[in-house]
Amino acid sequence: MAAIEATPIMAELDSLLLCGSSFTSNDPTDSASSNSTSMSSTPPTTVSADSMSLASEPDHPKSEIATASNIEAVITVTSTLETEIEQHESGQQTPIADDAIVVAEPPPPPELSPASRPRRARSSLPVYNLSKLMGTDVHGKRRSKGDSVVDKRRRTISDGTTANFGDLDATKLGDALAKASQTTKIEVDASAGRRSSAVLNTPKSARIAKKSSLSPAPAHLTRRATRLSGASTENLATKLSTFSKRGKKAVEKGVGRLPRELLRLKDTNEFAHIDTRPVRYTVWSNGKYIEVDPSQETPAPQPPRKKIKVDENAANGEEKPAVEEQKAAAPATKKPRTKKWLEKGLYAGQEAPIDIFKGLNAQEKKKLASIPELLPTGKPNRTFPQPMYNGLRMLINGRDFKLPFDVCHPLPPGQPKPAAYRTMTKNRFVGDAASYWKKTPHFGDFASRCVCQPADGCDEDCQNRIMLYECDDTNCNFGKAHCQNRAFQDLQERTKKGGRYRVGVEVVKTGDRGYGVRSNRCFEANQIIMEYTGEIITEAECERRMNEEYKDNECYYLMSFDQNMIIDATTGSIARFVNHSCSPNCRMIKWIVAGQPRMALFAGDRPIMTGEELTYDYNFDPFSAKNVQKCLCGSPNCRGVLGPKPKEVKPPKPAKDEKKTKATSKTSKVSTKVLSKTTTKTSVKTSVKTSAKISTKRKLKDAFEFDGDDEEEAKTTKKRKVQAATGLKRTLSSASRKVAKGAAKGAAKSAATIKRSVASISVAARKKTAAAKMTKTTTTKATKTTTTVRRALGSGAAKKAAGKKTTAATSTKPKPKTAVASRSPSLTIVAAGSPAPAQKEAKSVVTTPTASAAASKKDLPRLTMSSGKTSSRKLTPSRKALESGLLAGSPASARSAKMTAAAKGTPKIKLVGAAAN
Ligand SMILES: C[S@@+](CC[C@H](N)C(=O)[O-])C[C@H]1O[C@@H](n2cnc3c(N)ncnc32)[C@H](O)[C@@H]1O
Repeated sequence: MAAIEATPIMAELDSLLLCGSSFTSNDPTDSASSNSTSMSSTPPTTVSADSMSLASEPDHPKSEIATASNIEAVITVTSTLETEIEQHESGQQTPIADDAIVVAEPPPPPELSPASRPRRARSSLPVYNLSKLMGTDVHGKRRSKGDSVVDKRRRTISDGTTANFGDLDATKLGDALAKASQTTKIEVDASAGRRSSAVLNTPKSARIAKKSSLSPAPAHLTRRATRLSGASTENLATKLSTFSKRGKKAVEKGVGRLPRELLRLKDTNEFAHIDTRPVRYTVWSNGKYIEVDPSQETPAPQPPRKKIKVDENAANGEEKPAVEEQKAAAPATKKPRTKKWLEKGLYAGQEAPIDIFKGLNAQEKKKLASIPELLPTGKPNRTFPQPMYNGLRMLINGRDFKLPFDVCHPLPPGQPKPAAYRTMTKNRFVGDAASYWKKTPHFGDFASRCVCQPADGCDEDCQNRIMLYECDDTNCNFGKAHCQNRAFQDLQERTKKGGRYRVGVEVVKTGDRGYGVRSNRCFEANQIIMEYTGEIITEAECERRMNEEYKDNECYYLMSFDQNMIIDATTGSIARFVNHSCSPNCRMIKWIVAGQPRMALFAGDRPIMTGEELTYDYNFDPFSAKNVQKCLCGSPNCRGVLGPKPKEVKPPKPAKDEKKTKATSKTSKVSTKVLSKTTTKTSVKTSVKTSAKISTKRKLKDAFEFDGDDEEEAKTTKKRKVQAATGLKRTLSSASRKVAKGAAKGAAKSAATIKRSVASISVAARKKTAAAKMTKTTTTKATKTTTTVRRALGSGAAKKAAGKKTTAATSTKPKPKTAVASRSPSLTIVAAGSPAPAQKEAKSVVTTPTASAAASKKDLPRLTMSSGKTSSRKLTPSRKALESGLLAGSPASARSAKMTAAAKGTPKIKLVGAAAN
């Protein structure tokens, strides 16, 4: 803020002080600072001089003495204006804090020096009625004269920007100002309604003055000054607080008129603080508004026009040539950009194959022919153009699809893991098993190849498939590309690289059944899932382990395998963790792969979704009521216990039938007759009948069960089964019963021990004493029983095996020919837990390895209890089923039957069971 040399003139006009009692003292000692202070601290009054004069009129008659000529107005204009002008010049923006104040003070009394007069005294000086002094009071009120102030923008000193001279006559005021300007060096161009700074006597001020004289004050400056003086809107209380006591009284008297004064302005935009047009300084002279020449006003800056329209330019004749020049100079108008689409991409040039079957193998052609939607229509298929070959193949074959299981079925963190155990991906012989194992028990079965055509792809009609032989180069006429009967090879390829998805299964902790296995991916119906591998041990070794190594175990992972040997999966694959269910979704099936038996878990008749727990029916033989375990599978048809197959839970027959059954089962001869009546004339069954004469009754009854056509006999058998199962005491084979009934107590114990040894899984309570009491004698008896069984099954080789001297390990001795029979497909069938589908249904499942197995399950007898020594098997397919396989399922018989049927032009024999029928 610039200091203004106003002290002397202020002293003169002290008496004319209208307001601002806080105006700085006139003490020359602090003139500069006091001025500065006053300018900054003293707000401009909101009370117009006019009103003030009116208010003070009655109280201050002395004011009438004063005349305009005596007034030497000291106009103190704050440095606001000057500063703004300077800023406008220099482009700087410095804070401007003070307002323009025009103060007219009466000349001080001669006796009082302005410097010595106390401020209090000064502030109490009377306020002069300027209108009277100026002689304008005769005009009366403006409103009464019809003046309208609606459209007049009135800036008063209360607005802080303009020196509102109230009723001062412009001429007189101009004289006074001219006089004052000699001292203050500040001009007020009242006639023009503008102020001009005569500027201090400095080059800068001269420059400013020159500029301001040449051009009117910029509008923005004007506006700026107005706004900066906005402190004028301070309320009256603030103003009054600055007055002295007398001043306050004077104002308070005039307050009553304030509303009236304000009422004049209430309908103005200004009153409502609405700025509708650039603010201009207005000057009121003699109570009238002085129009400002608009030409002298700086036009408000127009916002830059963004674009000049061509039409407007055309309308303007002067600018037209220029526009045309611009047009000519401008480049040609760009065409609108059009999006370019790639019509062909990576596979451009590959046209849809004319021969749609080209490149497809036989099976794919066959499938394609069955999908009319994919057959060629004559038009190139552009909706599925690339890669058309693989795309077509994919459409035909489909592919496994699975969302990442981590997304869909994440296991909660912190899953418990089973205790460390050794895994084994291949079966391994342990102990004597290797020496007893016949290297080529099934090898002779591969003497002939399947008779499939390439187009068949070794589907459900493949005899290898029917016999549960996996095709390979030795027994199949086609390579893998055309053969679909290579499940174990597929499994090996799938899991070779590892990975959770390829392996497809993982161990999970179930709520009440210990660990279990769930799928990590989807599986098709009958698709191979995982192999059950472990150590192949003899029955003797199994017995030893159970008595010694596993005696404290809660679970056993033993499964009857082949050649009277056992797979101990305690060291093996995770398939051992698969739990039992009475409504399973999987089957445990034994196949012959490259001449060797292998067990694997296959999906059931329906696909398996990701996250499902995998289960199969143990067909569990508890051996003893003590070993019966409660089943917690939770399926609607749960049998309640981990017991044998559903056959035994069927409703019992009426009493008559039961009696008849009992009568029928009394002698083997009767049974044989029944058998001869009801069974077909197959050589297999003939052998059964022959052998049945020397077998036990139980065996014959079991043999009847092979015949699915003999309903009555089957019911009879079922009845007996039900009785046995209801008691849950001993679901023993006939051989075991015989031992239990007729043989010595020790023999029974021995048989029981043998059963348990093979029985396998999760025998909750073990008979330690029975195993310990096993004697050579009882073992021999049991062996004899076994021998008898094998004779009854018609295996000539069994005689040789039985004739051999037996020991405790005799029961584990491999029996070459019987072993061939013991690998029977029925094993897989019985092991399968889900209900067997009709054979026709199995056909519809086509191309999956286990489809035929499912069909064979239907046709083959489903026997639960074994009749021989090895009936002690629990988890595996029952002995009897094995025997049925032996009877009806030998590869030779099946092949011969198939060949015969083929020679007769009849449909191929599908299953071994069909032969049995
Ligand atoms: C081969 S193990 C299966 C894996 C076993 N859950 C584990 O944790 O190791 C068989 C045992 O699992 C249990 N188990 C399997 N399925 C069952 C079921 N449906 N109900 C009750 N227990 C079952 C029984 O204790 C049975 O002896």
